Amino acid sequence: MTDQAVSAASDPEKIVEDVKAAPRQLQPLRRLLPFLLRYPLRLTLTILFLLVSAISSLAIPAVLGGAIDEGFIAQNLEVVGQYGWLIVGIAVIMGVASGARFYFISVIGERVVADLRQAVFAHLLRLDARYFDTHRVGELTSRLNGDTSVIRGAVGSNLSLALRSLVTIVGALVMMLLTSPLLTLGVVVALPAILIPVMAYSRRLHGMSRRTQDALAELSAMSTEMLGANRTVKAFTQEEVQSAHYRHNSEASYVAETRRLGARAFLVGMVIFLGTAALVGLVWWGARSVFEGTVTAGQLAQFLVYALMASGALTNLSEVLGSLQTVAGSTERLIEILDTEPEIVDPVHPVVLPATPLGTVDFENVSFSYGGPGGDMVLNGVSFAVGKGETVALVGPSGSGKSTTLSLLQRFYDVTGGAIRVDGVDIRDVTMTDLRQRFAYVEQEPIIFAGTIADNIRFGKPDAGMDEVVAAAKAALVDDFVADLPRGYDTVVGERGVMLSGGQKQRLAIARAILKNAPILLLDEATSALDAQSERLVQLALEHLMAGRTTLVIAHRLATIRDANTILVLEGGEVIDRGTHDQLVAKGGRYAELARLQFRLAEAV
Ligand SMILES: Nc1ncnc2c1ncn2[C@@H]1O[C@H](COP(=O)(O)OP(=O)(O)OP(=O)(O)O)[C@@H](O)[C@H]1O
Repeated sequence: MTDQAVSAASDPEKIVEDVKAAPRQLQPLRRLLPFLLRYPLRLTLTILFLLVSAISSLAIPAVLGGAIDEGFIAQNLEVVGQYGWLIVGIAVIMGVASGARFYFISVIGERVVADLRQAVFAHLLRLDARYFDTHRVGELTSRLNGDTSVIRGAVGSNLSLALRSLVTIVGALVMMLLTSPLLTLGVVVALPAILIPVMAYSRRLHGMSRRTQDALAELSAMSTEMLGANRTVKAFTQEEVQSAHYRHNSEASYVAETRRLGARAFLVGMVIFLGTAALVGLVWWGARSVFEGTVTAGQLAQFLVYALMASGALTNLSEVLGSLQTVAGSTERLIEILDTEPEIVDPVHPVVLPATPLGTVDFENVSFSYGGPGGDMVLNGVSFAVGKGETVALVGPSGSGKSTTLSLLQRFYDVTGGAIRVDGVDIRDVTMTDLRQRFAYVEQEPIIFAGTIADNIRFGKPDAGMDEVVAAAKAALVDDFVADLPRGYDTVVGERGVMLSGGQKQRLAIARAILKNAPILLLDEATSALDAQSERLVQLALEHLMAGRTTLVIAHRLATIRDANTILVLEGGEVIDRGTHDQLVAKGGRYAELARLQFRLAEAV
């Protein structure tokens, strides 16, 4: 966790202040619309069932009014019975339509959330390295999982309720107008007195929702980071300290959420009170009208049921509005990801790399800064060429720009000045897929995924057959230890390969690179020393991998350096010397000095 993140997260007052901050609107929800509109048939069916269920429920009070005036008041039981059957018939239609409406809208909710989640995940993988330099993975996974769950929980059922309530309010108002224009006029005059404070207050809730989601994401980011680093936490006996940090942040999120709930509870209470008070007034005024003979008893009953339906719908709407604020907050956080465009994109008219790979690499006067043109230069005027099948070793003190060189070659970042060419073509002129197919990358700390050994080897070529997997595993000397595992290649290696030794992980990564069979090998040799036996196996596996390939290696091993065609000595982002190991040692100077310090070759210089 960065210092900035710690201080921002560990200040409950700040989060609470943020929660109190300016209100926001439901606008982000509009961005869900394109996802909804992808399913026109289901939407049409939903609206159809919605209208049928609303119209049938609105018909019941009208029938009731008739039953009172023509049946009860006229004391005609037969008419009451007929009206009764009519209501039962309407209830059947209403039941079927309501069930179907609920089903379709819930399914649409699920569909939209699944689409949204998939779109965000795919988009995240497209974003470039710079985005991940500035965003925490735990925070992003919280958006991907937590925020989509919030939307999932709300879109289906809440949308259903909101639509039903809206239609009910409009329908009930129309029916009220038809029943008694005079009484309706009274309601319409009184309505703003209820609606205006409710609307004004509910706007506050959105800002609060967004802040509580942010506070939760911060918690998720912290837990992902600390659980992933649980061995480091234990080794530095930081369990208590980190738990306290977590508790602190969790309390802040609790306070923020309580504030939001309090505001929401107030909103619900306000709506119930205002609605009931208005109803009492209506009953009093309605009774006066019946006594004066301007409306019948049946019309008043009918009117009151409509008014009750409208006020019930209004209450529902206020609750939905409260939770829609949460959904709007979550949607906003997801849309933010979807709206982030990668800085590094494929060219509009890409050049295709030669079908038969040459395997050459050229750096021409390359300069680079992580902060863009105005920032500190990490590479400055770097030029070198690697011919087909050659091995070039990059050496230099920590921070001299070795890893940056390999990142630029794979176009994780674009150069600030100069050009990089692969097989004679500027890498900005080819598609990233075409470019990256040309490289096999073996990282210093190889990433092992939680699947099986075979899945891990197949990572760069998912359709490879088992025979290819085994051949690569044999060449990388993985086969030996796999034979001893109970489930062979189907053994699950645990997250980040926790069940494997350092040397085994490296050989597994080498097998993955062998299977990819790319013409250019990018190798970041491990600095941590393995025991002699492991070291020998990894070395042998590497020799198999390097055979016949152009290799660019960040070198830490004497054997690699000795075999390299050229060694580039980097310092402060510049190539300060180049030549073979023997030439550079004979020259004395920086390389010999560096070699003594950096490599495991004290005996050699
Ligand atoms: N993602 C990044 N954002 C900003 N600066 C970075 C980033 N990665 C590296 N740097 C900076 O760029 C410089 C060169 O780093 P680089 O990792 O290329 O060096 P290196 O020679 O590979 O070092 P080492 O041998 O320690 O891995 C360093 O000053 C480093 O702090």
